[in-house]
Amino acid sequence: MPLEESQLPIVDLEKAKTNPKEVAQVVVHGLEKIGFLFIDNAEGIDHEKLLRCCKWFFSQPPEFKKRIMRNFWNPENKNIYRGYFPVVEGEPSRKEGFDSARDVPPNDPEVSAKNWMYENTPWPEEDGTFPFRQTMRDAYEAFHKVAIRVLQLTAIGLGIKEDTFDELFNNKPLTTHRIQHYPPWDGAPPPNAIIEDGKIVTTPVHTDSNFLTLLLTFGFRGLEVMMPDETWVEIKPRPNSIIMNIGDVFSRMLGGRVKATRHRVLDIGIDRYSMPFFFTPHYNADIGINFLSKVTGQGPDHIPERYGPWVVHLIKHVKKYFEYRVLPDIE
Ligand SMILES: O=C(O)CCC(=O)C(=O)O
Ligand SMILES: [Fe+2]
Repeated sequence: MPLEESQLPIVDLEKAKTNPKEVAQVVVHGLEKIGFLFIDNAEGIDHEKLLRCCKWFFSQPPEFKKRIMRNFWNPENKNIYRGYFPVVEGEPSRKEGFDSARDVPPNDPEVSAKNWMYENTPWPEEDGTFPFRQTMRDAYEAFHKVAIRVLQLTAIGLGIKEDTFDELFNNKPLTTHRIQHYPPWDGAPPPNAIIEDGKIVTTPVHTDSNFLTLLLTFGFRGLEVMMPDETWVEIKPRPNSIIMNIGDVFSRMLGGRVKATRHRVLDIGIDRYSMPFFFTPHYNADIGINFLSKVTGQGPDHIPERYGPWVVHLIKHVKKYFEYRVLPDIE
């Protein structure tokens, strides 16, 4: 299908089984030009069930959410990084969400007790009407496999060893698996949510800070992406497809060769749900610049840099997300 019709390049993981080189070209070209792709035929991702999972969670009463709310909003709770975050009135980002991760075993010798990035997920109580924890955990592992496969295709397309990127995620990835709910504005939106042409955002323009993101939008409209010609394009939902985009970490490692593209979410006037899987390296992964020089032995010097300290500095002192800048230093 030409790009005009599909809007984003389509990576077919079924086709990649028999034609990896051809699909690898689509991946690399898409990431270099737009930084956003559709991924078709991913195994183990049941969109309809995952939408039910979101709806089950967000329809729970306030007390349920309060018990797993981050300490920033509920000082009775210990969790500072994983768990539930509420809608914050007056903010242009209008959403509530729940962040989960792949839990590490208690007292893991490789994880410092001070390292809140490895905080275990405060899973909510279940009422027997929906298997929330199991569904989220299964989806996490399915998304993880999809992300690894796409990175293997990226490596093939870049002409480096297929498993080059695997190591960054092998050992305790810091991926955040999030569900989010955007309730419609209750009354007039704050002035900072109103953008050009009177459009209203529920997520202001941003790039993702992680390595790459896989996103389910369940057929909801509202996601807009900045195209290479600097125009905003609303991504039309593609049934049963995953949207993928590059985050700051990967873009920086490759000197901007793959794009961390700006995007935003517009208010669609009804409840909206989405599920981003913020694929993230492990704490000690080397995400230093000129990564390809490290692999090929050619080009400008690679400068090693560990992911954990780099990202803590970024979210606390550069991006200054209000709920993260209060987090303690780890080292
Ligand atoms: O909800 C969406 O469609 C996208 C949200 C997003 O860009 C994000 O959470 O980083
Ligand atoms: Fe995003």
